Amino acid sequence: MCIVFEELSDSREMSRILRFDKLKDERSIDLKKFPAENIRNFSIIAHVDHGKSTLADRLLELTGEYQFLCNSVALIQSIDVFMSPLETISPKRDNQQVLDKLTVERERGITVKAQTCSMFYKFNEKQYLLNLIDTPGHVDFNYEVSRSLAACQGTLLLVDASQGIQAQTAANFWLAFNQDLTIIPVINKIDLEAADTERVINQIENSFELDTKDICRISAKSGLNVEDILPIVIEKIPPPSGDINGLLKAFLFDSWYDTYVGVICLMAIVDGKLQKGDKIVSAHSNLKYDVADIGIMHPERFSTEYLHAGQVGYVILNMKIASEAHIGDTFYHHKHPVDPLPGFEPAKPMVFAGIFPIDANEFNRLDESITKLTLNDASVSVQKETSMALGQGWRIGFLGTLHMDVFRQRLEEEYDASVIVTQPTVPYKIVYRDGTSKFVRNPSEFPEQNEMSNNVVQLQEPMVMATIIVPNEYLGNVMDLCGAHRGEQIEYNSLDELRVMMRYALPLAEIVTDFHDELKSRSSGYASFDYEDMGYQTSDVVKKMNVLINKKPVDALAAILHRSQVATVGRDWAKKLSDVIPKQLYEVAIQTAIGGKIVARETIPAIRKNVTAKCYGGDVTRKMKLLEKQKEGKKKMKMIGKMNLIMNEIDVHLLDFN
Ligand SMILES: Nc1nc2c(ncn2[C@@H]2O[C@H](COP(=O)(O)OP(=O)(O)OP(=O)(O)O)[C@@H](O)[C@H]2O)c(=O)[nH]1
Repeated sequence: MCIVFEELSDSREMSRILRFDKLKDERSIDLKKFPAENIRNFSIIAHVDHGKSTLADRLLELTGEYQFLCNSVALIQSIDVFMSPLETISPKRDNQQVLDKLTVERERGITVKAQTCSMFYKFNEKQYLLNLIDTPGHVDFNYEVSRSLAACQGTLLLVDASQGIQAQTAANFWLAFNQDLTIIPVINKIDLEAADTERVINQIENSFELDTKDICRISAKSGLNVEDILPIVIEKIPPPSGDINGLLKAFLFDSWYDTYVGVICLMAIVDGKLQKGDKIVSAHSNLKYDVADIGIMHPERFSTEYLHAGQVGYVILNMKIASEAHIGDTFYHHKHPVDPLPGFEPAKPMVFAGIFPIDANEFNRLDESITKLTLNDASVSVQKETSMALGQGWRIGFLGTLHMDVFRQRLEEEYDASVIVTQPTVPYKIVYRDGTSKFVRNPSEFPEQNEMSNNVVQLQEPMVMATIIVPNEYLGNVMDLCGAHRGEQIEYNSLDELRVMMRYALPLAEIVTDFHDELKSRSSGYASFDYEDMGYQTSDVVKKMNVLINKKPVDALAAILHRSQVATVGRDWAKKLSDVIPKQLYEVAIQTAIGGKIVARETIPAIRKNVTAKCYGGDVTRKMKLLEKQKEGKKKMKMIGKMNLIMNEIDVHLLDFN
């Protein structure tokens, strides 16, 4: 019986209770009824904003009529939208993007963490279990895309009908192609006036040689033609292979930390069966675990107590910390070891920045927040660091600058923290005369000039291979930009009569600051960009620039720069600092220097009188205004050259020098 809850809508609380009772009655998804031939594991890949999450929502909605229940009261309360009990999500919700769960994801409209959801769908009188894995679209999170793909047999390659193939469409296509997945192209946003479906189909044929005869043309937003997709998924994507009666081989492809139950692992069962109470062993660490709970994401956790070969779901083991869940690990039944499946290289942080509490008293609280946040994000590396100017803090490594921004935003929003983030830097490799080498992730560890000349034989910097797609009319601008950033063109191809696809070898350091913004502004937003790691290359042209205030170096302002940038950046920084540091009772000299050589100098003359002195005992409003102005100056300081430094820290520092 299906209870029509809308009739009870005047009493939402009551309906929640009823729904939960009903949910308990119907908690009987029998996964044993789904042999591999009735299962499809697939993902959606696309360039950022081409509509993956919107399409995922539509598919969840569409499968609603065959749905069992979500099992979480928390979900019902948190989404605060009334849902009929037999739907995965209710069609009444407008583009809520259920799979984009993190607050930052909803706010920025980007997917950061890949999410998985199981759906039930009837086709040709047969029930299918479809496991959809949503993947992030931004370049910093490519690592999540590859590991999500490892749990799939096929993927929907979604392309925006107005924008056509973009850099990440191409990069994601190659990731899926190299993993031998069945790739089904889908054209989205056909409702847009600017849609040019036929041109995009031609691009797909020319660039990827995919069959576009029966290509789906959809609007994920309105739901138009979305119903055509699942039958194609079932017909074209092969079921997972695997031996249900074989020894257990479970592949761990994602994990996250939950405050209540600890680490939750997402696993694809490659061979055999896994059930609640089983004892399993990690091939990576040899540690033994009990399966405390097991089930599918629906879209929240739904306990089924069982999974078998071909199925994908969550497994809760008694793991206490996220690093125990090694992505790419194989688990087997205790006493029945198997050869591990090929794993993954761990994600490598490539962009490092200092993070400091604005208020030093907040250090312990911030330490706790950072620990909690990193429990959920194994790709972040954390090390304590002390700066003369900014006090105690951390040096944190991220996958890229967006990752860094998302981390800072989560600290501020989810943990109510106020932080200073210093200029990001990439890891340089220093090779010494005695044959040893080390990675430098902080300008303060970079050898000074004399050590460089005496002990260092080679300096290496990380390189990336960038894919850039740009309309012909902006080609010159983009080539100039890449040239100015030490880029070397490796490949040049016409995508069609309107656009060009280029490959450039670029130093990572050149793209971690404002490269992406500049690329967008020089191409009026039309160029797209993606990159992959290319290893290290010798670069003896990088220097450490110090900022001196009254002849004393300010450690937090040091930067590692290419020789060609030193003069411009040196002048720029000296000027910017002189604009934002308020006058003091003494003269303030701001210098930028490479070793002993001064690059630029600005002087702030001493203040003649105390700004507020003449108001003493008099005009309070004016005094307030002056103080307000000073505050403005402090705010401005937060923005210097993308370094979020605050003024009062420098004030304190200046006092130290006099
Ligand atoms: N007009 C129109 N807009 C759409 C369609 N599909 C998605 N959108 C809009 O496009 C924007 C991006 O959609 P998302 O689903 O967030 O894109 P995404 O690919 O998941 O983005 P990332 O997770 O950041 O990679 C949103 O504003 C959607 O409402 C469509 O078919 N037509």
